[in-house]
Amino acid sequence: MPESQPNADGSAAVSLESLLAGMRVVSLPMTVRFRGITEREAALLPIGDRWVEWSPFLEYEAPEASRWLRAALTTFDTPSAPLRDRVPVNATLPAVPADQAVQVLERYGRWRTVKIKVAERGQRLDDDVARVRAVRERFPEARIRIDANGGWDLDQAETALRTLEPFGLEYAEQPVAQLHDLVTLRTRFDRIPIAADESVRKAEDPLRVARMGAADIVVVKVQPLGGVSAALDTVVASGLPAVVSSALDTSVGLAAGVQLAARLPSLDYDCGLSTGALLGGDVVRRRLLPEWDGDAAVLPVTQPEVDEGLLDEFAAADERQQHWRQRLIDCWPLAQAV
Ligand SMILES: O=C(O)CCC(=O)C1=CC=C[C@@H](O)[C@@H]1C(=O)O
Ligand SMILES: [Mg+2]
Repeated sequence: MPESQPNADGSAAVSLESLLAGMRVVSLPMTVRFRGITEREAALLPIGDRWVEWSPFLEYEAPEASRWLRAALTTFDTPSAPLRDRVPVNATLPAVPADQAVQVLERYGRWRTVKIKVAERGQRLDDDVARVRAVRERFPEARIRIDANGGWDLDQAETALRTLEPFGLEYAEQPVAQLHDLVTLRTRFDRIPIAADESVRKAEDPLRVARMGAADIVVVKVQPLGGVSAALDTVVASGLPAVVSSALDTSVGLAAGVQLAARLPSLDYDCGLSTGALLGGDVVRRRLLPEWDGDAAVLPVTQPEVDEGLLDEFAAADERQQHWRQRLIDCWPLAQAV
């Protein structure tokens, strides 16, 4: 693989040709359905003698996927020294039936905080209540947060939050999709803090949430926000507490999330970076999986080493490799421009 030096702005001095020549696409089985998928496709790109992750979700068009590419190309642009050597993380519970909740959470080992998915398409509020109740009954001390992915309208959100409040929620993530609805919801019901995720990571201006007073907390993800530096800038400029969360990445992408979390001026909440536990395979041997440190489940600040044997083992079909090559060609010029 060719050696390369980073550009002055920290982005990697690589050519499209070298990325196309070295790119490897993997398809990792998931241990439980999450976000409607059971296989996670991810591209690993060679930069010098290291690998970076580029894994925009399959339905994303080039404008959005190119911001994720920008993040990949700036992976080694770490803006400042880490302030901590490990970060506390939460377990993440997909919208499984209530009677499976405890069993799915066992994959995470011991944890103190859990994010429970709610408002899944095709389900009802009763399903969410049953799932949250099952977790609360089994883990009376747990910090529980929910994530609706904008799946409720304003009235549904207000009803849902009032119904779920007795279970004791740390915060509710993206209960409604629209920014102005977040603002209204906070005026109608202010007993549960609101976190913004999609309103930050999919917005043209990720700081509008803070300016409009639409949330108490920002959820930040490295790939959608264009890299560790860009995400850190967003957090600092927002002036809000931040939760670093994964994009269902491999351990390579998770490590970038940990790098970001390690640099946040303050870390008030456990981070959504233990989703490695939802993957049935990975591209590194020493996977980034949560470990209990006596107080919290944590991930270490490390640079995991990609194992090329695993890139072979989980290699996506030729047709998928081809698909990602075209995607890279389409996104490349946009990634230079953003
Ligand atoms: O934050 C977490 O606990 C885990 C990550 C997580 O929930 C997500 C990862 C990837 C895609 C998203 O739909 C989802 C989220 O909405 O935050
Ligand atoms: Mg979310």
